[in-house]
Amino acid sequence: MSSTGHAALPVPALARRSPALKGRVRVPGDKSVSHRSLIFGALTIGETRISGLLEGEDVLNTAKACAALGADVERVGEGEWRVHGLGVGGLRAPEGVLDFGNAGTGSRLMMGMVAGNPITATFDGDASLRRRPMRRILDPLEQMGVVVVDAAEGGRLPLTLKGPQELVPITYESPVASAQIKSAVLLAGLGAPGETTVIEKEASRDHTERMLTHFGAEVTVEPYGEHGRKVTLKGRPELKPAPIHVPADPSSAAFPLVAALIVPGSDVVIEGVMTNPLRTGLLITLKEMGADITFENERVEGGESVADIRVRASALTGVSVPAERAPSMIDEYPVLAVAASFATGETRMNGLSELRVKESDRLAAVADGLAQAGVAYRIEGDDLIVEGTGAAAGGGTVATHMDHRIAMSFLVMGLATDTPLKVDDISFIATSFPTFLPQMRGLGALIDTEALAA
Ligand SMILES: O=C(O)C1=C[C@@H](OP(=O)(O)O)[C@@H](O)[C@H](O)C1
Ligand SMILES: C=C(OP(=O)(O)O)C(=O)O
Repeated sequence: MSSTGHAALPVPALARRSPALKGRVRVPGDKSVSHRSLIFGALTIGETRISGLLEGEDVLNTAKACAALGADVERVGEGEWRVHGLGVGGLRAPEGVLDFGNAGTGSRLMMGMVAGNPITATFDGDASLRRRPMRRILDPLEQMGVVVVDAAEGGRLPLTLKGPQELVPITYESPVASAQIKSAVLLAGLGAPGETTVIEKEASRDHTERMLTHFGAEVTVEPYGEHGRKVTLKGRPELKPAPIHVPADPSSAAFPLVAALIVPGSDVVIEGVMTNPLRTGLLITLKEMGADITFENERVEGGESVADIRVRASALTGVSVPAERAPSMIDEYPVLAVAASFATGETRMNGLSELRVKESDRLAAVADGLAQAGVAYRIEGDDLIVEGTGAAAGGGTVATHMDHRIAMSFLVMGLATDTPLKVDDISFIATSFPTFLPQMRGLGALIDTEALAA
């Protein structure tokens, strides 16, 4: 096992044409909310109780990093955690390197968290995370007074940050719609006197803003332009512990959901899925494509809207997905490309430049995967066009490039291809959806691993 827990050797898997998927499933807790609940818990004085925490490798690395900064982080049951925080500005210098494994969210948010403390900390991760851009976080943090003591080429990991005695609050217009950039600046802003403002031209997921309010900080959110937002935080609040219930992750729900759409005769309910409007781009798109998706038992849980999502196999038609929808479904494009392969006609996904800087270059990885499955596609600039015919041949081997979403997307695809589809390494699925295999098999999915691992 590597330091972050997944097997050092690749674990291949083969997905086969499956009988109709049936049943109910509750996918694990939302990854974005899980990271944030630990981070905010560590910034309050007193005990925060978390239920439904995603116990995937990415989040477990955040838990370890919070503990290394002096918070008392304890697992008390399945998905049940307790965090005793140190208050804004109260973090201690960690003894070793903070290893975030595969996680962009954990590493970037915690750079902002550390910034408001006069301490030095080194951030590192696996080969995938070391390739990802961190300048987008370092730029605003430097404006606030943080010193980048050391960094790999281009400001990448491993890197060392030193928080100043006194942070400077800023107004930052983010060059990309990224909740990670917004959250890092706001987390740093907690430690700055006065108001810190982040402007984004397109609204990204708002879990940080919601959680700041939940823990007692003063946050105002105003519309900005046609699709954007301006978020302002009053610095140096005393955050108060508050219980968190983590709803099921819509980005994980996307896999059984698309599987049920493309495997003929399927009828599946995915329970308690977060339906925050800044996360529902995939559902909107699939409905436009003709998907039979209904929300049942809609309710509010822990401050987020949730629903049981019923999905039945459907004949899909290609659509054009507007670029401004990307932030609300940024992690769902790989699996949308799978759904688009089984649709009739072209599906055009516009404005996917951010996909190039995820755990892998997802635009390239999806394109290669489609080619392995015999699906026709074109890339025009930052747009991906899938030429759906209602069926896909399968037969090839998909390279996952240390990317959980590529692995899960193409395993889903293989459940409906004419011949089986192989995926070269499924070990990274544990970063976000550790129960993927048993839960998909529980619905009837045919996915083999053992025979291939020999
Ligand atoms: O803030 C978050 O929790 C996340 C934001 C998104 O990244 P970007 O901020 O880079 O768009 C998303 O891809 C990631 O999985 C989770
Ligand atoms: C992009 C993702 O995560 P992160 O940026 O946290 O690595 C993801 O989960 O698809």
